Amino acid sequence: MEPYMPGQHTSNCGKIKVGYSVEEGQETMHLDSRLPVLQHADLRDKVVLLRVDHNVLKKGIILDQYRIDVTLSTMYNIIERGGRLIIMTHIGRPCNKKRKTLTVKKEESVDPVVAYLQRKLRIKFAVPQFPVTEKEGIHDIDTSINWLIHDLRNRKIGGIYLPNTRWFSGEEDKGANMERFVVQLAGLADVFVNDAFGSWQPHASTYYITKYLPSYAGLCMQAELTHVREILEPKHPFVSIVAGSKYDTKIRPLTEFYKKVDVLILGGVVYNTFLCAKYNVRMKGIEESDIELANVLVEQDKVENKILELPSLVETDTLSGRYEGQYRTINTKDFSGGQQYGYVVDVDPASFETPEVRKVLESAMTIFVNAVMGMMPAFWHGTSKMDEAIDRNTTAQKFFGGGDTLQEFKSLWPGLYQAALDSPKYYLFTGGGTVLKVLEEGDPFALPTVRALIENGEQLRLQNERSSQMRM
Ligand SMILES: Nc1ncnc2c1ncn2[C@@H]1O[C@H](COP(=O)(O)OP(=O)(O)O)[C@@H](O)[C@H]1O
Ligand SMILES: O=C(OP(=O)(O)O)[C@H](O)COP(=O)(O)O
Repeated sequence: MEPYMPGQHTSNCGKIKVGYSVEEGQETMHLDSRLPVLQHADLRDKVVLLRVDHNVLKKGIILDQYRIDVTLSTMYNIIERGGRLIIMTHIGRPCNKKRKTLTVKKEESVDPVVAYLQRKLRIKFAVPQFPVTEKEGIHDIDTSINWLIHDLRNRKIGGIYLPNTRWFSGEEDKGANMERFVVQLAGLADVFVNDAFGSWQPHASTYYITKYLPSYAGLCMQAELTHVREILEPKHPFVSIVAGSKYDTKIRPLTEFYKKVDVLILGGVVYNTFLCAKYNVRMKGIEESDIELANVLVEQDKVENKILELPSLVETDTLSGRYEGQYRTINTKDFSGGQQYGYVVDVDPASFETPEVRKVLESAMTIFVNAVMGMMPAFWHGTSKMDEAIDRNTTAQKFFGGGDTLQEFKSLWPGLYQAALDSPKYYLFTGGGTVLKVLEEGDPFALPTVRALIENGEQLRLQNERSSQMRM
C-alpha cells in the first residue's frame, strides 16, 4: 500500500494549503506546509506510537467521551493503512510539581478508557503491566512488553494501550531519568503520531519523543490547529471567559491572552486569585505565590480595564458539599484590604444577570469559553447560568474548549451540548489551556509540541537530502 497523499496543494503566501479530502464535503484544512501530517507517513507494517489526550476521567468514570471519539479517525486511518497501534495518554495530574511528589491512584488508570475503546472499535487492546508503586510510579518500560509487541505485529491483538504516561517517573522529569524513558518509548515503535492537541506541555511523550522517531500530526490535531486560527482572527467584540482550577498553567498565557480580547471574564480559582491580588483580600486555599503571579494581570488591567467583574460569589465553610447554612453569597463591592474569606467555590448565578454582563455577552461577536465557574459537582449553578447566558447570543461564533469545560457543558445542558456539536455557531476544542497558549504565542504552529513535529520533519528532510546526494 502506498502512503496516502493529500488531495491538492495550492500556493498561499509562502504557506501551502493542504486540501485533505477523504470524501466529498470533508473540510479543507489550512496547515503550515512544514508540519508533517499523518497522511504523508508510510505506515505499512509499522508500529505506530500514538499520543492522544484521553484525559476524560473523573473519579475513574468517563463523563464525556468526546476527546476519545475525535481520535477514532486517526486510529482507523493508521490501522487501515497497515499500521499497528500503541496508544498512550495522560490522565489527571499525578505529579504535584510544587511538592515534587508523584501519587499513583487507581482512579487515574487508563482501564475505563481502554474498555470504552474496545466496546467502540470491537478490537482487543492489551495494557502492559509494569511494576508500579504508589509513591514512585513506574520506573521502566520493561522487556515484558516485547511479547505484546510480537503479538501486535502478528495481529493477535488489535493494539496496545500503555499505562497513564504520568505514572512513569520520566514523563515530567528532566535529565537522565526522562531521557531513559524517552529512549524506552521510542524503542517500542517505528513512527510517532501526535493527536493530543490538549496536551501542549512539553513532556517526554508529547515533545521529547520526536527527537527519536519520524513524527507526524494526527487528524484531530490537524483539525484543531485549523480551527484555532478562527480565534486568532476573531470578529470583534471578542469576549473570553476563563475559569477553572489549573491556575499554574493558565495564569502565564492569560497575561498575553489579555492583549487579544476586548473583554475578559474570570471565574473559578483563576478569578479568586485575581481578586485576592486586586483587593488585597485572602481566601482559603489561595496561595501567596499564586497571588503574586496574578499581580501582573491586576497591573495590566489598571491601564486597559478589560476584565469585567462578576460581582457575586459563593463562599462556603466546607469543601465537602453544599450544605444549607454553610454557604452564602458575598459581593466584590464589599471587599476591603486585609479581609479573610472562607473557600470561594462558585460565581453566584445572579452575576450573569447584571446589565453590564448581559450587555457584554449579548453584543459579543466571538466568545471563547474555557470555564468551569465553580467547584464540581456541588457548586454547578454559576456554570449552568453562564452556559445559558452565552447561548442567548445567537449571532456570535462560540468556542468552548477544555476537558472539564466540555464535560460540565454536557452534563448541565445535554440537549444544548448535542446541538452545539452540529451547530456552525459552536466549535468545541479538546483543549482549553492549549487555546490560551496558542493565543499567547500568536501562532498555533509555535506550540511546543507542534514545533517539535515541524523540527523533526525538517531534520528528516535534511537527512533524506543528504542520503540522496550520497547516492548520486
Ligand atoms: N472556585 C473553585 N474552587 C475549586 N475548584 C474549582 C473552582 N472553580 C472551578 N473549580 C474546578 O475546576 C475544575 C476545572 O478546571 P480546569 O481543569 O482548569 O478546566 P478545563 O479542563 O475546562 O480547562 C473543575 O473540576 C472544578 O471543580
Ligand atoms: O485537560 C487538559 O487540558 P485543559 O484542562 O486545558 O483542557 C489536558 O488533558 C492537559 O492536561 P494538563 O493541563 O494537566 O497538561
